[in-house]
Amino acid sequence: MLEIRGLTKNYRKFTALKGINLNVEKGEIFGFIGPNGAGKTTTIKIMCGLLSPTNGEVYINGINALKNIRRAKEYIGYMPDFFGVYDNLKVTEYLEFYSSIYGIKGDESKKLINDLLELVNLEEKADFFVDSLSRGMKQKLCLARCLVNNPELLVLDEPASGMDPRARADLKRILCTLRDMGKTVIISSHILTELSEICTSIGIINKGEMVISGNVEDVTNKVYNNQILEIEVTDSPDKAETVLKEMDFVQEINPLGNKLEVSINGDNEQIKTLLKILIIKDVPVITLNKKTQNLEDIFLEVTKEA
Ligand SMILES: Nc1ncnc2c1ncn2[C@@H]1O[C@H](COP(=O)(O)OP(=O)(O)OP(=O)(O)O)[C@@H](O)[C@H]1O
Repeated sequence: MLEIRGLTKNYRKFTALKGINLNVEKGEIFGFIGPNGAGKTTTIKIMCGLLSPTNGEVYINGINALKNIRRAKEYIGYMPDFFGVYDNLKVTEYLEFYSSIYGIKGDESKKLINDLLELVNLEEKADFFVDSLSRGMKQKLCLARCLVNNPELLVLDEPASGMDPRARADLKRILCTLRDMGKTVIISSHILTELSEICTSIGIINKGEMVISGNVEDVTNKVYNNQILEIEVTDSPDKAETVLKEMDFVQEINPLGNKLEVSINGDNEQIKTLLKILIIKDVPVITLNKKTQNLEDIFLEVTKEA
């Protein structure tokens, strides 16, 4: 759905992007993560045709977005990090205005607006002035506005900023619905924990460079060569510990009652071997879980100064 190749951007002498490469497949929710000033907004503005790059290529659904901006824009719904809403309009009037831009009028527009307000949970505010909405509500309205033309690719720049926990939970739900509708979503944030449960893939940008990208599990594995497993036994945790210690890929064991947190150096092959050995040695295992690393940890690890 989105392919970026060798994207660079100079602001006079300052190089904000240093050759970014990125691939986001259709249907993914891609978390674009980086600290302040890393280059997220610059990348997003270029991919949405709002800023020219110094070098590089951007393809949206196979269309060269730098050469055919108009065609590429048909696929994009863009939610900026700062946006203006027209204060003297009511919520429905605001959405009517945007749907009219796309030639959607009358009953079709009414139905669309009802559906969008339901999606973002603002039905009760339909007749309120935009001005009277809270910041989080304005952001949800802005998200609804981005969906007016039914875009395949949604690019959301810091949509969660300024939202309270309830609004964030709402945003998560909306994003999951959009994913189920087959949309591709790119969402930037430095609030990492907000993204960890919904993103299917992530890219971490730091000082204009894409430090790492891929599906969440792959990125986790690349950052941490070891994985953490949680193994539960019905009894004899000591025996489990003794057996685990004999495996050369087991690095650390942390017993917690009938549960053991085990750090291993390896992938699914080692996990299969580990389980097989535990069962052969009659260790009464009842559960084995891979503990997912928190995105926050990954982010701190990847962006830490050398
Ligand atoms: N118009 C501009 N002129 C000069 N420098 C700019 C301009 N816009 C951005 N920059 C610089 O480029 C770098 C990347 O900025 P950008 O806004 O893309 O970062 P970001 O990752 O979106 O940051 P934040 O999370 O704070 O929004 C920063 O160092 C910023 O100061």
